[in-house]
Amino acid sequence: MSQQDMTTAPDLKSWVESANAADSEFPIQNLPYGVFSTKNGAPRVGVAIGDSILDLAVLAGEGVLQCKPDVFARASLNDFIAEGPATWRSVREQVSALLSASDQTLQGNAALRATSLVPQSEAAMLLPVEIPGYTDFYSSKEHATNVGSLFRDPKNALLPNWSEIPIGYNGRASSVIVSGTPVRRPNGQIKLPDQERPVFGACRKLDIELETGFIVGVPNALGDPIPCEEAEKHIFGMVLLNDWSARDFQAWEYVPLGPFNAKTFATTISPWVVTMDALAPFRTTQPKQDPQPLAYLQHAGDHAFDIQLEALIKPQNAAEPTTIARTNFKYMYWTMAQQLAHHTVSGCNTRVGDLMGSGTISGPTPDSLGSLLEMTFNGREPVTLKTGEKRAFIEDGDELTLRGWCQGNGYRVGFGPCTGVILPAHPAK
Ligand SMILES: O=C(O)/C=C/C(=O)CC(=O)CC(=O)O
Ligand SMILES: [Ca+2]
Ligand SMILES: [Mg+2]
Repeated sequence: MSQQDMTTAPDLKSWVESANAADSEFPIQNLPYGVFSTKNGAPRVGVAIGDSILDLAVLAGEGVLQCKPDVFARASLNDFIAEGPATWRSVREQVSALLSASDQTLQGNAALRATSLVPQSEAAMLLPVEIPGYTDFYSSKEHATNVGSLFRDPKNALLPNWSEIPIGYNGRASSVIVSGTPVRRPNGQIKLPDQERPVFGACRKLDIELETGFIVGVPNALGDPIPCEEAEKHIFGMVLLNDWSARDFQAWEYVPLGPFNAKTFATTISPWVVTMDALAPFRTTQPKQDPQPLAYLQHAGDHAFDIQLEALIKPQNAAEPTTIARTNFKYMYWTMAQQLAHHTVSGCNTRVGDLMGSGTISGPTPDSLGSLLEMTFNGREPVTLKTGEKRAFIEDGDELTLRGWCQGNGYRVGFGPCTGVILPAHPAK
């Protein structure tokens, strides 16, 4: 689609000037969807453009945007997403035309511009999707090898099932939060090496996991698997995702059923959902898979996406953050299509708005690791920040931010920040 898709043409410009800056995350080629509110307004659906938000509820109400009534005057994207790919496409084309420098409909209507274009600085971003289910995969070979080495056996770091199965676990949807929401340090069980029984207390090894996530747009019915070749058509779009992790709880509790309280306290996502149409020009080849996956996990063509990713940490009183990781989504071994095909192959159904985490995105170099666990070798070799402070794991008051963008020719398609500040734990009793 990308060749003929006028909405992603690199030379397209908007009359919203801030969208044309080379470093804007929200050029006219992006048009991601989010849910926002303002001082006097109820939550509603908008599209990011430069430093502003286009209010789709207003435009649909005025009859300028043709769509089923009311899907945008909502506190989540779910009703819009449920309309399906033909509607996503039609709304994207209409919004692109309305924001294009060559179109006068909105550009030439001062009154409508005033009510439909909201400065991002005056809006609060809300969780964009009501998430019925959250699954987290484990699809970076580098990450799985590094954690296998730290938690288990360096000589057999990658378990034999890893190269055959896009490994995942069922996460906790209720604690998925939008960027900007503070995260309370969790209390839990910690097994100290020199003690026989666990102690109860505040997590001492609080960590990030630099991930992306995708949102299911076209669900499958119970009993009807999604074929791998069809799977991308079921995806509405992508977000950045921080799978906050309590490494000390995790090391004790994960045998044999996997992570539980180590990952249930918070998962932060970025506020804007970047659509697969916007990502299409950045499609690239996934790493070669050896052994060849079983037939139900095979798909021809390119299914990776070139998304540059960063993690930053800013201590409470620091003037600026320190970038602690630079990686790329294209390193992932298992693709989103393979994850969705595997998730549903048993007949498991998905629902509109389901969130699928990629798994921690680590790359091949020491500066491309997606967790502090890996960067610091489980806390043994702390990282040094710009302020001179050291971090083995996250401390109270630290602000952690993920950033992600696709670099086009003269423009970038970004996700907006995925941020959280750590609050001290409640007193442990
Ligand atoms: O290897 C392990 O025991 C656990 C690794 C993880 O922390 C699980 C996880 O969240 C999956 C991922 O992000 O890749
Ligand atoms: Ca994870
Ligand atoms: Mg989580």
